[in-house]
Amino acid sequence: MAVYTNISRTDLENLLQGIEQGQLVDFQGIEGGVENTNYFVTLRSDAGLTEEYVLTIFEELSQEEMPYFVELTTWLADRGCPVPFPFKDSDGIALKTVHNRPALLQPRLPGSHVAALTAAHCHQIGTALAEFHQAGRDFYLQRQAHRGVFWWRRESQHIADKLSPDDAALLRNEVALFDQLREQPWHLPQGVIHGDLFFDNALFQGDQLSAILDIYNACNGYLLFDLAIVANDWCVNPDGSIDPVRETALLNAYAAVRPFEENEYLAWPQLVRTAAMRFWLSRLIPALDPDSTQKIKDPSELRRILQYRIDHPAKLP
Ligand SMILES: Nc1ncnc2c1ncn2[C@@H]1O[C@H](COP(=O)(O)OP(=O)(O)O)[C@@H](O)[C@H]1O
Ligand SMILES: N[C@@H](CCOP(=O)(O)O)C(=O)O
Repeated sequence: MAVYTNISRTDLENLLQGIEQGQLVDFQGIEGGVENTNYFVTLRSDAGLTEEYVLTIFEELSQEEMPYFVELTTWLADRGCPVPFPFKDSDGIALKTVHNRPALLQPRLPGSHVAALTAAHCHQIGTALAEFHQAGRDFYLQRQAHRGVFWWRRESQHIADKLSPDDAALLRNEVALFDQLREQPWHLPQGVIHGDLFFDNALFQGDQLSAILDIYNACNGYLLFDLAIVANDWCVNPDGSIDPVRETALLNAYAAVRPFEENEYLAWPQLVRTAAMRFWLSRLIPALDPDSTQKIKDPSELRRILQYRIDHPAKLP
């Protein structure tokens, strides 16, 4: 269970002071999640109604990094994206502190995780991601990815001697290929990207997408890289191959909202590889660190996807 910071009832009551959503009834740590601590929180309003909330305690992000996310989630929600945005206290302050960590109270959005992904789910996330990109277009703050190009250049070197020679070479090559892509005069569309829209970061109510969660990798980047992250997770088969039916549904739905630019067709085969490499690396680091306290996700899943993307170059429709 990913609850890294344990809090008491008193901690929570202190944090809730000034946020006029109601009195604390109950709270419970949430299983799942990798990076942050999350609690479901039940509050009773003055009218006697109970409502569910989520308290997120940020384990890696600093207080200084938080205003970007407070502003971004509020901006996106105002423009119709189904993202949770934090409640403010009577002084207009959303960002709280508990056990010296930043914390936010947000609505618990409805829906549940999907067990078996279909083309219909992929169609919906394609539409929602393109709408997310459109909604973020004029957002006024900038953020560089904390696990972006500078990070993977550095970290791929740090772990190289813990890998087999083949894996180290593969990683090095993918890092170099992305550097080459960045040097092309392609002017790929950039903007606010989610950065981690795996299917466990979305909720569905019946067949309808109801929430996009875990916005805390959001940053400025290539919009198509964000779509590549989604394609590699939402359209993958257990053996690491890509299901063309789900991928076509995803890409067509996305393009119906934001049509692809000519140069994006050239960039796509490499960006799906880079996206696989980024998450292979972020899974390798804790898996190879005997002192890591992070929940371990299997790096070989992403290694298989990367290999598939190399062996079967991807194409935009
Ligand atoms: N606002 C929310 N509404 C409903 N469920 C949520 C909300 N925030 C988090 N959750 C639940 O908590 C889980 C873990 O949250 P997540 O943000 O993905 O954590 P982590 O950053 O640690 O990966 C989600 O998969 C979801 O089930
Ligand atoms: N969705 C990721 C987990 C989050 O990645 P992070 O590197 O940003 O913590 C995965 O499944 O690997």
